[in-house]
Amino acid sequence: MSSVALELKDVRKSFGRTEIIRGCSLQVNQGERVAVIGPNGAGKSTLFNLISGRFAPTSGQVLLHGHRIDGRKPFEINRLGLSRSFQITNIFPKLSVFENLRCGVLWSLGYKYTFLKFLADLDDANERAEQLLHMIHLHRKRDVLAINLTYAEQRALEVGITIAGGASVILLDEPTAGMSRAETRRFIDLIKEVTTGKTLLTVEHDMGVVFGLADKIAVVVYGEIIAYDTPEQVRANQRVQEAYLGSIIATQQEGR
Ligand SMILES: Nc1ncnc2c1ncn2[C@@H]1O[C@H](COP(=O)(O)OP(=O)(O)OP(=O)(O)O)[C@@H](O)[C@H]1O
Repeated sequence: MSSVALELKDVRKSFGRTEIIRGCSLQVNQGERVAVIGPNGAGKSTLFNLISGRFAPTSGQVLLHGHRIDGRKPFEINRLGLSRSFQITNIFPKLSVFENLRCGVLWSLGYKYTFLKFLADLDDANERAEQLLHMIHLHRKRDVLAINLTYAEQRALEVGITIAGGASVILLDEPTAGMSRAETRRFIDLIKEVTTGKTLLTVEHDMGVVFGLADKIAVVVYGEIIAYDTPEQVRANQRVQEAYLGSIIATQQEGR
């Protein structure tokens, strides 16, 4: 039996008088890859912000491995095993690739460590950073400053930092945005590799990425999840076709 890694129960969020998230419920099983899609302004980023703790829901619950995390601070949620990357890169440009990864590892070890324990852990952190270097295929760029990496390499580094702490639930916000087709294909493989066995949620606009990566798709339209199913089922869903997908697929096919 599969266990539920992440669950939303009738989550709502209002900004002022406007309800932006209007009762979202979702169950993501351990090890599943879920793409969250929907038109601009539908509430995808807000949903991510509610899960990762940037916003507290107005009502409803968010559960990580069965424990409520709604209303907790982002760093607390991170230490409970959920890690998130952002659309905006959060790497340190003047540090090397290795140092960036090591920072990611050390940060995840956290404040609870005393200085002596911290020193003892440095060896472990170095080892873990070396492992990550290989996982994201940047071992040949180990000592290169992050600022001197290509855009795609910077995004790979960012994924490395996101998984550095060993979180079991990973949220990636538009991981392939701004990449070429070839880079995107390679990057999907990389994401699959590094998140094997983990639970993955992505916000994604590129339908190629969605269908290449996701076990399930959650379609958000106007603050509601109107469908949550396998890619095949979602593609065939009449409501999704009408609300969103038909026009997107048509547009993307015309563009290629
Ligand atoms: N902090 C905030 N205060 C007020 N309104 C907000 C806030 N954050 C988001 N919104 C509004 O909530 C709605 C949903 O925004 P959100 O960014 O979640 O959509 P999205 O689906 O991620 O869109 P996109 O695909 O364009 O990134 C928008 O109308 C936005 O203006």
